[in-house]
Amino acid sequence: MAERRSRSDRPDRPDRPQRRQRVDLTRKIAWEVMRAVEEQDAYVNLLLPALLRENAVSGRDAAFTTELTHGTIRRSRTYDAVLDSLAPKGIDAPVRDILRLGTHQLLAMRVPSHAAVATSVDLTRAVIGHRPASFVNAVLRKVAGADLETWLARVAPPYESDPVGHLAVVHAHPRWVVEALQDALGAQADASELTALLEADNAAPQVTLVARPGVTEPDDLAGLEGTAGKWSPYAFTLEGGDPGAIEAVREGRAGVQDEGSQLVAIAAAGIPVEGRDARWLDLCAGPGGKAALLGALGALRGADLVANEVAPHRAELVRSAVRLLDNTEVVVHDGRTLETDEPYDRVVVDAPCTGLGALRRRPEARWRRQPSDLDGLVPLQRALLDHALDLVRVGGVVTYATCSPHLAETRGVVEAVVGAREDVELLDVTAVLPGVPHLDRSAPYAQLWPHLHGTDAMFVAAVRRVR
Ligand SMILES: C[S@@+](CC[C@H](N)C(=O)[O-])C[C@H]1O[C@@H](n2cnc3c(N)ncnc32)[C@H](O)[C@@H]1O
Repeated sequence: MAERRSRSDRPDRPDRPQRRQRVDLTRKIAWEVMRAVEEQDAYVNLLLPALLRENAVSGRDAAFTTELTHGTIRRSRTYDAVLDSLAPKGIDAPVRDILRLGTHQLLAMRVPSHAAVATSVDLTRAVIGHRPASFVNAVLRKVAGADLETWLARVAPPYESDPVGHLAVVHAHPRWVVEALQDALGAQADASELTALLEADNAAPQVTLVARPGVTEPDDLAGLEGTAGKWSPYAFTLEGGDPGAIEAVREGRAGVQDEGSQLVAIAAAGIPVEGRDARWLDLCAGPGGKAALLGALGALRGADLVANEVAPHRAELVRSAVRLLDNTEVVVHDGRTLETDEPYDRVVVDAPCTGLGALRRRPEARWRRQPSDLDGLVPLQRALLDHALDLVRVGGVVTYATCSPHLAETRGVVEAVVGAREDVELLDVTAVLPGVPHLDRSAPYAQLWPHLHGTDAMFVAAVRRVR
């Protein structure tokens, strides 16, 4: 006689269709994004909007899904500390992602406990199967038993014995990133400043537009709700809404660009060169935000820009960004070996970097980046800066920038390259950023910060070729 299998013995399978209808689409999309981040190295900023469009999720539901996905991924390792304390025998990755999502709703989103738990259980049944549903239910009920502060006090190491470990759990950053940011802030920064920076990384940035000079029309941004930039005359920060719906953005007269990135382009165009100022080069241009502003500024002054990018698909993005500029040519080369018959007057090296200065924009980046990434990036950054100095004429200037404050990628690169050459001198780049507060004006470099400037943590240095 065939043995009757109990419910729990049945092989796990997704739930029946009529049950699946109960699954909340917003949470299912968030879970799918998390799985793709883990299994396929997906980028949240590309995948999530595509899934929202595909599933016709818009308005408040899209905003909820975005906050749920971004917030959960940003704080995922903190939530893991809570979950691991409740399930020390281990949690399968797909179930863990459901638990992380439920934990974010319970501890950070003010979703009522019963809704956070019930939707997580439904999601488990629909996408994994019946068996883990009761486990999810039990764990999340325990999570709901305390608030975030209480949980952090339970699971984070004490600040007194392990300050970095404490900050890493409480503010959801890997230890090595906490240490790197502490080093970059410098000895004069106290714990409260580091905390402010870590928390700034956990807040979604507002969308800032750049109105490209010379190509913007007077009423392009009229009627939009927002505020003018603090330091860039071209910046406009939106109250909300979809920038892709703005005609000037769609047509390339304006673009989405952090005010910090605008300041890099403004500094690169503003640092004085001796003599001719007509041939400009952007050595690492993709996807083209700075090239579009530099090209526009160059056009107003009769300069031409060559925008170089090594990756062909990114060079296409540059072509699109600069399509309204007659003075800008896009080329595809390795910037370490690019040749020219005629040296340039200005060169910008916006180097590939860890992106530790833009963590607030990319929820998964902090967990994906590894300290070993620097082993490849730093030599590349040095080679690009060194070659840029070969490509600029005597009296011309190279501006070096990163969207990372990590000292190895910033001062470390500039000092190594400048120190090894006898034909260059470091310039004071802060002199062309007047009015920008919180810059260490005793140093020749500019370092912007999310918690102080509301921008990405862009680093800028300028080097002149003197012989
Ligand atoms: C930080 S991004 C530049 C951002 C860009 N300036 C902007 O504002 O949109 C660095 C770029 O350098 C490119 N890159 C990496 N290695 C390169 C190389 N060897 N030569 C030229 N470009 C390179 C990357 O593909 C990437 O597009």
